[in-house]
Amino acid sequence: MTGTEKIRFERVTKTFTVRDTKQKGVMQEFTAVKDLSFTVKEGEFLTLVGPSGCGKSTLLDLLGGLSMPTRGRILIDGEKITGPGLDRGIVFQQYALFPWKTARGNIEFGLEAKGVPKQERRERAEHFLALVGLSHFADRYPHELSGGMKQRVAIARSLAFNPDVLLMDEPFAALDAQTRESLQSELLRIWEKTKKTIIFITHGIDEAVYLGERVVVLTPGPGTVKTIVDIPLKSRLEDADIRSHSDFVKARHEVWSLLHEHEYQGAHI
Ligand SMILES: Nc1ncnc2c1ncn2[C@@H]1O[C@H](COP(=O)(O)OP(=O)(O)OP(=O)(O)O)[C@@H](O)[C@H]1O
Repeated sequence: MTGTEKIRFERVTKTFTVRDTKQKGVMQEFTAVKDLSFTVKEGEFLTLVGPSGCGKSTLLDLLGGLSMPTRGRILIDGEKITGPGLDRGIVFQQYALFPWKTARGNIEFGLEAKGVPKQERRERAEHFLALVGLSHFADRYPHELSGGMKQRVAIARSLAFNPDVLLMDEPFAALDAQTRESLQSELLRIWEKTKKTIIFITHGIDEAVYLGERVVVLTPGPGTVKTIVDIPLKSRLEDADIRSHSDFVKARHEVWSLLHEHEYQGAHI
């Protein structure tokens, strides 16, 4: 891997204390992610796929500094993560917008809390609303926006803080297929413009291959890195039907096979 290293996972393990379902009053350790190691370079678009419950959201919480590893450590620019920070913006599946604020108000609100002066808040909000194609919807309230538009506002809000790293936890999962596809290409366009490091979690193999320069395939829980697949696609935005391209189909098949491998182990097929 060439380029400056931005993020490093070093043998990260996360355990939770959970109730023993068989013995009343007994607690036990549950390992959600185990010995996870990988690096992300500056400006990279990395996607993570894995079966349900393999620890994808746990991993993102750790990166966001919302929880701490039980063992191992996570470094950003060589510094250990010790809590949340404005260097990392998070976009969740649910938009988490304030319903009583307009699209513009939702973006400005966080900036106000950060002490950004009024005029600059307005300018930044306008800039990022334009970037996500919502200039004409600045004065609309969340209930007046479609799911795709709400997610665009959530992305604009994260970008307005100018984070180094954008963490995305299945941000398009709740959207219909067509809206999802158009937001995927929009996100690629935004990434090309802003050069952010993006870590994107998804259930979708197509989505992972379309967006990621590399795809981290996780094992079933406890989640650990199974393989990292390089996706050698160059013209994602120039080729409107890139998903039919043989390189795309090949990469998709590779990720699919890795995710389904365990289902066929021992099967005589
Ligand atoms: N706070 C917690 N306490 C106990 N167990 C937890 C906690 N958070 C997550 N887990 C467990 O850790 C495992 C990983 O959960 P996580 O939500 O990270 O998986 P995921 O890969 O994001 O799942 P999905 O794809 O279904 O969203 C699950 O078995 C879950 O039950």
